[in-house]
Amino acid sequence: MSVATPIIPETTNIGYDQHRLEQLLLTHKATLNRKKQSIIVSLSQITPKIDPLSILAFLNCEKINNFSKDEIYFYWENQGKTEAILGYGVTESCQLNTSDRFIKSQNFVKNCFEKIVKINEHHSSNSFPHIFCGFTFFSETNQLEFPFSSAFTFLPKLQVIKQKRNSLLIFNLLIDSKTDIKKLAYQTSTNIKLISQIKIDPKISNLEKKSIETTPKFQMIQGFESSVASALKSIEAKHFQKLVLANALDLTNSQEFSIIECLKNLRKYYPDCYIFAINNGKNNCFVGASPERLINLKNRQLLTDALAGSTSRGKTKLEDYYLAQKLLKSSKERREHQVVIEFIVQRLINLGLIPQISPLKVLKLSNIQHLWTPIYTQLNANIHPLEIVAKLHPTPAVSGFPTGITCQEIKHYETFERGFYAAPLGWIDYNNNSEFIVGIRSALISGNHARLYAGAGIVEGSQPEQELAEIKLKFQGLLKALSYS
Ligand SMILES: C=C(O[C@H]1C=CC=C(C(=O)O)[C@@H]1O)C(=O)O
Repeated sequence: MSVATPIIPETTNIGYDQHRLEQLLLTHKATLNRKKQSIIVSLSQITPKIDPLSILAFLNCEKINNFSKDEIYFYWENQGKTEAILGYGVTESCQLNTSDRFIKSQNFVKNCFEKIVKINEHHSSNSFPHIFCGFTFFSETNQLEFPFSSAFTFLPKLQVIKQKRNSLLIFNLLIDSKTDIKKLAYQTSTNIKLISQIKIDPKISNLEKKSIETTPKFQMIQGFESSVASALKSIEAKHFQKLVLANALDLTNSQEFSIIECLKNLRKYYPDCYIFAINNGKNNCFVGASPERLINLKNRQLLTDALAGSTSRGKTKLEDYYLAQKLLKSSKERREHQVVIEFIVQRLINLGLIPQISPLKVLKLSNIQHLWTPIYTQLNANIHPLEIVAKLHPTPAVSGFPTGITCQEIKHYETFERGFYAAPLGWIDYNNNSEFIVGIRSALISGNHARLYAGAGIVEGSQPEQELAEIKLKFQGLLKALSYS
């Protein structure tokens, strides 16, 4: 694992010294009254460009003021947009296991943002506090098998955003009548200085690089092909049109997996995907590299993806082109894809929106290619991002169609807990801009154990052995990131 060490830069330009911060926080504490018993002061600070992953590596090894080494965190990266965000520690959180989880989380997000007093040293459009969210695939989840609540939502203590030219630190400070402002100002100004100065020392990073030279144990859940064969009979009998069946692969290693190494590999191998990690603060981390965007909402422009239908990459340019053409012309793959488009379009219409469908494309990832149709629309009313997420999840790309019946079938055939696999993971900012992906190409890592997840869409014309081959191909992504391929 690489270790980040603080290196004092020649000039530091830190806006908040302890005294100034103390005055500022005291002024805000004075506004508390019976109606407003607590506030969250959100202060942001521009720093030289720092990689949020380096900060995560640093915080994983070093204990700093006001933070423990086992904090809840959320890491998010989209290299295409040169964007990376880390949310570390918890200022406010909401963890639920109820069927009304989306609506309750929406209320939590609204209340939390209402409590925020934003203090800006500068006026960048990115400098908004984010609330990070993970929703499990099903609203009821066996937490012994998947140790996260079915709605896991939090405002972090610290947020680090990588921007094009610099980085931004945001500290969300909860203040109530009992808060010791002097102590908080001291801790925060010290942390700002320390974190702004973190840089990866390449020598240390190479020295500390762990190599996995152990013999892991692999175990894949059996019976996938017979489940596909049985599902195909139900499709023939017209019980449903499409079913997405997943499988799990368990890996046991003799030493702990390094989340940082895994994220570094994911960013290297899958530059076109969203890289993510959600950690529950108890050594359980859900990581992955997903190509599937559920919603991207910016200034009321909504973008979503229909992504379904797959084939491998070719070994030569010509073979790759041939495979892509075959994918585009395959009636089986087109059927699998079309169901997803129709579902998304209908759900957006139900929200009162007018969806526009982009032309069909092929999305090429390093190990696989997919049929891909971006769908976009303009929001006219004030629709909350979580209302859209609740309407779209699960799409037929991860459940099948009709979704009500197929979710029951998934419970019947799959003997493991899906957890965050194929589920909405993302963030909402103070301005209600938001981005959620679908948690595919993912794994749950707990110490020396990793469970990898992958699924495939079954429609008329599917063949059990080909679907199993597709699942194995999809497992390769995380296997490679964990250095097993
Ligand atoms: C359900 C998964 O992928 C979905 C997204 C793209 C292509 C898919 C397919 O071709 O089956 C799936 O619908 C997964 O990777 O676990």
